[in-house]
Amino acid sequence: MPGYWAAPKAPTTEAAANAMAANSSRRMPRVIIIGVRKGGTRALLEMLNLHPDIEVARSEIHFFNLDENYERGFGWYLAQMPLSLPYQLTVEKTPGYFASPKAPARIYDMNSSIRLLLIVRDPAERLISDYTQVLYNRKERRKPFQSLEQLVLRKGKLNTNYKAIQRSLYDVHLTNWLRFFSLGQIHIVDGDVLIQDPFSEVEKVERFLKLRPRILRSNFYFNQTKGFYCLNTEGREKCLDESKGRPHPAVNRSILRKLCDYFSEHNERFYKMVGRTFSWCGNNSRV
Ligand SMILES: Nc1ncnc2c1ncn2[C@@H]1O[C@H](COP(=O)(O)OS(=O)(=O)O)[C@@H](OP(=O)(O)O)[C@H]1O
Repeated sequence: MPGYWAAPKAPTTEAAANAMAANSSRRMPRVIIIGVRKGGTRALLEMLNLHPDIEVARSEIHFFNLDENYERGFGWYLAQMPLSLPYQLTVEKTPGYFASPKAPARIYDMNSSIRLLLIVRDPAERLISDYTQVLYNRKERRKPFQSLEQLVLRKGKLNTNYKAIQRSLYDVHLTNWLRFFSLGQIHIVDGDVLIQDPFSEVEKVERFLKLRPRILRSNFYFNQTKGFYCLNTEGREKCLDESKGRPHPAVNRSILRKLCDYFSEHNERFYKMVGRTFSWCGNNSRV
């Protein structure tokens, strides 16, 4: 049974431990994974954490998107960061930042030259994943729940006010970020590829962050039981927890078609903004 991806990086000798303690402190993030929600942000964070020059904040901080946290100030934010060494990059991930209208300006005010990682995924698949998470949470708490069809359709028409639809309009949200940051500061990770071939996407992030190439293809192995890639570090196998990679409910094809039709214009706009295309709602996608 593999463990979960949470092992802190431990020094191997006493001298190394002492040197580490002397230099280690909490540092502001120089890289933020801003979203998208259900794009594969946790997998990306944990994969990057394999790198010796990266330290990650384990929990989502929700500093720039939630007023009550932002009002606690930068001292509070810093206290949420992991201990790191001077040469290491601190990375935090909060998928809620991407669709937050306030987050871009606030992050810019903190550090206008910060590097941002945005992991995107087929918007219809993302929506279903978003719905599935809420469904599981409600079932667990024995709360009533609606079918995806009930939420997505109103009188036979697409309910475009549904939050999960809104969150899949990547062009709309990215426009807010490009008011503050250049595209060169934002690296887009293909979340669908991250599922199929994680190493290829992580390698690109290493290059974007100008890190020494330290993550290896052999750090990833496909776990048949999990149905996803898991990590292999120093002989230890680790998978994401059971809330990641849940089976999705079957969705009626006509609804998927409606969603894809609605998303297609937004997708095209997003492709133009980022200067590349993705095979969303196409032949290669599950949708
Ligand atoms: N290696 C690996 N293992 C497990 N899951 C993986 C992996 N790589 C990507 N994913 C996909 O990540 C999806 C969850 O995305 P997030 O971590 O961004 O979700 S969240 O917004 O933080 O709740 C999650 O969505 P669901 O499949 O709907 O659970 C996964 O499809």
